[in-house]
Amino acid sequence: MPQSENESRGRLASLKNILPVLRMVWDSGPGTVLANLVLRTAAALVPVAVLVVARWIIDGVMGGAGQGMSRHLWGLVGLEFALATVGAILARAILYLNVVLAEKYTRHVSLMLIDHASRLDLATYEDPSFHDRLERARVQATDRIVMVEAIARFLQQLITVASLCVGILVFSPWILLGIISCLVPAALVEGRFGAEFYAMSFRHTPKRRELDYLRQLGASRESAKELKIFGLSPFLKSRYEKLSGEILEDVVAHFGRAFRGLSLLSVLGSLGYYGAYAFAVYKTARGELSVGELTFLAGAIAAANRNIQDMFSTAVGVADQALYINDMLAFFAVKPAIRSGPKALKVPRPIRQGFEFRDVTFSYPGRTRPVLEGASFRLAPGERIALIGENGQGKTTIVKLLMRLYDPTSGQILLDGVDLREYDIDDLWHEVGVIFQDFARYEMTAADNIAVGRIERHGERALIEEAADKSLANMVVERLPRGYEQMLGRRFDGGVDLSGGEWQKIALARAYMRDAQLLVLDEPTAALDARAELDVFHRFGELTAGKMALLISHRFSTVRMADRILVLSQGKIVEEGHHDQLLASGGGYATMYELQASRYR
Ligand SMILES: Nc1ncnc2c1ncn2[C@@H]1O[C@H](COP(=O)(O)OP(=O)(O)OP(=O)(O)O)[C@@H](O)[C@H]1O
Repeated sequence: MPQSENESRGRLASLKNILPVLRMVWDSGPGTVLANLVLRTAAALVPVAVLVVARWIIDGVMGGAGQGMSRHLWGLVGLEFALATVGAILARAILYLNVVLAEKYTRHVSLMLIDHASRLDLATYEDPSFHDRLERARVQATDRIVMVEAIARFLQQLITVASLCVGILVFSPWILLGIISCLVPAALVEGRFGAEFYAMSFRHTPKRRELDYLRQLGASRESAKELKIFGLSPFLKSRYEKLSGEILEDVVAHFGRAFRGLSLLSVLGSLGYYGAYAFAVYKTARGELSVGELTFLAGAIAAANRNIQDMFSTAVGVADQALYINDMLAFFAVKPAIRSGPKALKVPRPIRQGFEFRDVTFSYPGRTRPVLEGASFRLAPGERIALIGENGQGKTTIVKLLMRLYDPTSGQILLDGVDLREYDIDDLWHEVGVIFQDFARYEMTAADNIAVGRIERHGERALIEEAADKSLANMVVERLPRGYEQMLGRRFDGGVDLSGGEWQKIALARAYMRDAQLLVLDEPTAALDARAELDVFHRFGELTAGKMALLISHRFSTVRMADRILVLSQGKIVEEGHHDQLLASGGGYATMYELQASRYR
């Protein structure tokens, strides 16, 4: 099938997107939408009314030429003035309402976007094509109000055109037919170019994503140090120039084609207008129309011509926008696969048997090589285990599976003997306090940064301070000029950045915010100095007494404190036991330990 045919089909199919969008617009502010419609309908009828009154005035003047200004004429002039004033006020009011509606719509869709994004599976985010779609959806959430405005404008133009057409039709159907048939080809061609432009923009998304990344990388605080020292700027610039040059070339070529095609057709449009005008002049000259009627027709033909052209381009615009909306609606249509079942169980309190990985195999979506291959281990109540293994062996993956951010490809994860999938997922997250290696650094206050661990209680300062005491974040906060109210990060005015270790203590406090039955810390002390690490673990030992804990660490000083150590290698747990047992057995653990210890001798 030729590409353009495909594109036109896509364009037609996308018109069905208008309805869900109209629904979103309606939901974002029914009152504003209604007011907008009423005002637009009134404004749409103003042009024809002005022309009708103008015709009466001219025929009145011609009929009574030389007899002075009658009351009737004064009345008509007053009416025309009133109509023009109402038209101007309506236009302004519509403008204001549009701004309000745009704000409401953007707010409504952005909230929907945040809400929906938070429900999606983590795996969804790791698919690059989803990224492109999310990117486009994010832009559409704020940009596509143009479409809403265009639909409303289209309706207004439609009513204006219909009223003008009725006016013209009264005098001659041929004039109307002439105008319309000269304008249709241009509208169709414009539509085709619109679809082409969309297809081109679609192809550009991955490139634009990379450009965004390069722009960010080239001018961000995080990368500034390395950019300078490694002299990366010229490299980034040349990559940027190459990619953006490719896009520019496409865009220029597209608009060149569109310009050539459409300028010829606009000549045809002018021909329609002047043909109709000449016909009306001819009829007036023959005495078949009055001068007032000629004035009305000339005005109506010009206005209809302009409005029909505008209407077609607005319609093409709406169809274009509808194509773009595809991505936003597609984004909203993505459903999470990992959800709580209809009869989801509550996580037992207390947990009696603990967690069990039973022969778990797992591959990331789109990857063929499994990360875990028959991994089995138990985590009993009250037990603190440490998970170790070389880089990339799958330690963090085990945590993600334990939290049901992914489900195993085969095998089972059990909690108190029941498959994890049977439990309510929110309840599971509630019962586990987890701090990932790549924890988020929120550009919010110190208090909020800790409160995110249990956001529903973010107003409880005592709870936040208690968590900070436990993780030693209190010492970090004490040194901040504004204490718990200190804005962290540098994005906002007055923000203060923290060192890696300080951020880590803040993040650690999040885990203590929860009254969780299992604490999972993935490399919780990697950025801490030796003394801080010792302190943190000393406390961790006390604070997790009687609870389950899973620690991931490359530091043996940390690991050796665990009740049991699991060594992960080649997708399996290959050794397990206490530090001394594992050392004595002389296996992989002993080798790794020796390797690290020898550096200190
Ligand atoms: N989202 C993902 N998609 C595809 N592959 C992934 C993803 N996350 C991790 N991997 C791959 O899975 C393997 C295990 O990663 P994981 O982060 O679990 O290792 P780890 O043992 O925690 O490593 P480290 O000690 O470096 O933190 C790695 O080979 C990694 O490249």
